[in-house]
Order: sequence, then C-alpha cells, then structure tokens
Amino acid sequence: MAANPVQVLSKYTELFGDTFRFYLGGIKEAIVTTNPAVMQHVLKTNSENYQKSEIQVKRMGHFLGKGLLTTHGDPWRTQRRLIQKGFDRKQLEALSAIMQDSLAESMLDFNRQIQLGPVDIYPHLMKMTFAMVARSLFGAKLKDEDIDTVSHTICTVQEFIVRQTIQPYLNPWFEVSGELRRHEEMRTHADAILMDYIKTRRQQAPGNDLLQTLMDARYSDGEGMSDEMVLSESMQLLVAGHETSSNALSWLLYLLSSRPDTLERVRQEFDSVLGDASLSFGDVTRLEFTTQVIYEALRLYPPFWMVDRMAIADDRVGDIAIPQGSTVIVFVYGAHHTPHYWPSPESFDPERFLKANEKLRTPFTYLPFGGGPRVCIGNHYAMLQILMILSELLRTYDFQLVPDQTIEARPMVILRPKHGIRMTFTKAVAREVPVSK
Ligand code: HEM
Repeated sequence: MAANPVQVLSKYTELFGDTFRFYLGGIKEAIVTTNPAVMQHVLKTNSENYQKSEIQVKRMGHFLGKGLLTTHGDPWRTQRRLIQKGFDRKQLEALSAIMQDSLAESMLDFNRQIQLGPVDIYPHLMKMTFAMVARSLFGAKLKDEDIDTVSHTICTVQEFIVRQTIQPYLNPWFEVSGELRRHEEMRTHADAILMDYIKTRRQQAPGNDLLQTLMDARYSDGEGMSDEMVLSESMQLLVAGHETSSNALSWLLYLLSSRPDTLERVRQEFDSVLGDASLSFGDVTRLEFTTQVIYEALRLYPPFWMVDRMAIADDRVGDIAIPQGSTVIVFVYGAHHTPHYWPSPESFDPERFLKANEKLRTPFTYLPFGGGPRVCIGNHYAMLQILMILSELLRTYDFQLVPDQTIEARPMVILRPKHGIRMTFTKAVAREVPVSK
C-alpha cells in the first residue's frame, strides 16, 4: 500500500466494488469511493459536513499558516471569494503577458540544457511552471535567485511534510534531531524574501499580478488583507500550483511522443489558431482539439490521484454510512479508469472529450481539478499555462522518448513519474505557418 496505493486501491475496487472500507493502520476507518453519487455528495451536496485531511490542515498549516489550502468554513469562504478574482477572465488576460515573458526566459535555460543531451523532462518542466506561477504572483521583477530559493524551500518542506505524515512515529525524532527546526528555518528564510517584495509593493505603483489582487481585495468591513495574510496566501498558491501543471505536461509529452498523428493534429491546430504569434488567454477556447488531448492526459494521469475528506458528523449516502471522524478517499484515478464510464479506459482517446459527448457524461466521473466548492481555483490558469508551454515547445522542438527506459507512475501526493521521463529534443523541422493570428 505504501509503495503503490493506486495499484492496491484499483485492485480493491475491482474486488469489492465502487465503495469499500478499510482501516488505516488497523484503527482509523477510511471509505474509498469511485461512485459518482458518493463523490458528489461528499465534495458538493453535503460538503459542509467534510473537512480537508490532517495532512493539509495540521501539517501544512504548521508550515504555511492559514490560507485557502488549510482553512474551513467561513474563513475559507471569505478568502476564496477574494482570491477568486485573481483567476477571472480579465485577470488571466492580463497575466498572459507576464506568463509569456517568464516562458521566454525559461526556454533559454531549457535550450541550454537540451544541447547537452537527453533530459529528464520532469524537473525542467517543474522549473518552468514554478517560475511562471511565481512571476504571475510577484511580477516580472522577481529575481531568479529568489525563485530558486523559494522553489527549493517548498519542495524540501513538502517532502518533509509527506515524511511526517507517512512515518508519524518519527515525529518525536524530527523534533529532537533538529530536523523540524531546520525546515522551519528554511521556511522563515523564504518568508523573509517574499515579505520584502510585499512591503516594497506597498510603496510602489500597482502591478498587473496576483499580488496586486491580494493587496487590493477588501473584506466586507472595507479592510484589506494584512501583509502576513498576503504572504500566507501567496505561499499556498505557490505550493498548490508548483508541481501540478508540470506533472500534467510531463505525462502529456510522454503520451504525445508515441502518437505522431495526434501530435501532428495538435501542431496544425496551434499553427492555424496562433500563426507565428504567442498564445494568450483569448486563444484558449479556439484550441478545441488540443484541449481534448490535455483532458485525456489528465484523465489517464490525474496529478491528484485522490482527494480526501474527514466527516465532521455521521452521514449517509444511499445505503452507505459515513461515521463521524472517518476519512473518505475520493479515488480520482480509479474513477477515471472505470470501464463503466470510460470504455476501454486504458486507451488514449481525446474524442471522449468532444463537446457533443459532454452532456452524455455522468457528473462526477471526471475530477482532475476536484469538484464542488473547493474545486481547484487555478484550473483555468493551469490550462492556460499548459497550452502556452506546449505551444512553445512544439514550435521550437521535435522530441523523442529515450528508448529502453521504464516509465512508471509513483503516487505520492502527486502522481509523479517514478524514474523520470527522459527525452531528446532537436530543432523542429521548419513549418509553413500563417504570419499572425
Ligand atoms: C494541472 C494542474 C492542476 C491540477 C490537476 C490541480 C488539481 C487540484 C485539485 C484536485 C484540487 C482540489 C483538492 C481538494 O479538493 O482537496 C485543487 C485545489 C487547489 N488548487 Fe489546483 N490544480 C492544478 C493547478 C493549480 C494551479 C496552477 C494553482 C495556482 C496557481 C492551483 C491552486 C489551487 C488551490 C489554491 C486549491 C485549493 C482551493 C480551495 O480549497 O479553495 N492549482 N487543485
């Protein structure tokens, strides 16, 4: 189970049906479900009865303070309403320029790396997406070395939180050995870097970035967020946004590398919609086929392979009792691979996401971004980011998977490629494209 929970839970789903119980560590009751009605009930219809899991609230809260990821009830609702504005259509239009500038810089670095030989795309894409999210938050002037420090801190602290959670018996040791303190100090250092940008911005002209949205937001009493709150929410957006889009992009490139026909159709769509121009938010709805391809990649490899909740009070869905204190595991990967809802679930078929098929789909069978009121706040941003990076990579390079490597998913918090995904990039063969969009 610890080595590969996705494999074990998929097998149990086959054996015991779409909703079954087991006991975590022999004591704590967990209900695993791929049943759309149960998932909808827990995430949406009766979401008030469910809180986020301990890992998010207690352990992440210790390092990240209070914010979207780590709060419930009214405090969460208030913050969500304010922050939502940062991801609306108008703001995403405005962010497109910052995102493109960040991408141009990342592509220079990527180009240097691929000249040296085959690369594992995962860390490179993570660097690209992290820089993009960081600059969308703190603006174009965010320095490279600060991005590196904050990114390193977030990765290290997140791994530490996972260790604290899956090996809870080591927690006393983490305290006495100084490991906990060392990670707290890293976080304090990263905080100080970002706080400097916040304080400086308070004295400067407004920017077009998410930091500005956070600073301009007003509670119902007319007060704005404190600097500490702005910092906490920024850090939580960085945590939530840093490994998800890069993960999706890695699996997407992997899938495309062995499907030349699909790849060619994607390239043709980029050519006809963008010409030789860069992608911005307004182009997204016109990239219909590429969006279907991304959705299908997110179905096969959902970065969050599960979403968990804890029941505050006894509850019931149909004949399934959910006792107070039990954990419900919404098994997203399992739901995405259920033959009943997804015929030949292991095969790659973007046509499943044709607009005409949308209405035929059972609600809550496709949950890459979660569902209900806590659905991913960055979902449109993520799609924009994936399309932007994909369009630049395909415009610049041809790519091949390095032969004889084992590609395997390792489901930790995120569905990472266990041994990486090694690819060779070469200059793209020149194509005839319209001059501009
Ligand atoms: C392909 C990329 C992404 C995927 C698959 C993804 C997936 C998810 C999922 C499944 C949830 C719900 C978790 C739950 O209900 O417990 C979530 C929440 C969240 N995501 Fe994303 N995400 C992505 C990108 C992003 C990005 C780029 C950002 C920010 C820039 C972001 C920010 C957040 C935040 C703040 C939440 C918590 C929302 C709340 O509780 O109100 N995500 N994401």
